[in-house]
Amino acid sequence: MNVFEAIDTRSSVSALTDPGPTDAQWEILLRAGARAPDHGRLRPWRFLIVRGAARELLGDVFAEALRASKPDTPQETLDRERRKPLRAPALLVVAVVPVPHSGVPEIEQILAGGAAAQNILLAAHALGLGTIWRTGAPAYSDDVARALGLPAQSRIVAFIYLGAPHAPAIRSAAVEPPNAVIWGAPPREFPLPPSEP
Ligand SMILES: Cc1cc2nc3c(=O)[nH]c(=O)nc-3n(C[C@H](O)[C@H](O)[C@H](O)COP(=O)(O)O)c2cc1C
Repeated sequence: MNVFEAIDTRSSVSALTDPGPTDAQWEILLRAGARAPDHGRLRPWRFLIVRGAARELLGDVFAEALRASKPDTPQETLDRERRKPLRAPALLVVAVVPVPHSGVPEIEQILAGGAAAQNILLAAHALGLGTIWRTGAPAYSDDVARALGLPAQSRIVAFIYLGAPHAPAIRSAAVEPPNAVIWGAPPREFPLPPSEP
């Protein structure tokens, strides 16, 4: 699959089942993540693989963080939160630990983490794996970051759920072509017609 095909055919897959990525596939995925553009080559990302029984521990972390932030949460909601990491055989946590005093603004370091996540989605798709990028409250919880062993100031960019697609991906609605303009030029259609010199 070439890169255009991968970009064009990737879609989120929420129904994921065994098997998760093999060790050889993990290596390819992590390498793809680490090839993301990264201002200053700071490599601010951290990748944490969560698979097997560790998903249950992560579920406990999610549920406990929710209970701590909203003590009145009903037990049923906490139980649903606890089951979230079990929705796929494996997860990859993509986090950014901003490098201070590097001259590269934090936003750019977080964007590099997002680019790493997207590289991983595309690489996984090319390997025949299904993925979905999820965030939600756990991504923004200091309790969750701490339980994952991430340093203070870390930002969780993505929980990428990975596995075999259980059902064919539902393609997103057709994306409108981007409404690009040629800045500084008189208004005209884009892309240019083939006859344009
Ligand atoms: C930063 C970010 C956060 C996301 N968080 C969630 C999420 O919490 N739950 C979810 O179902 N999808 C989440 N998504 C996936 C989007 O819902 C999905 O990419 C979008 O619906 C487009 O569908 P597609 O991936 O099939 O093209 C997230 C995507 C991004 C980029």
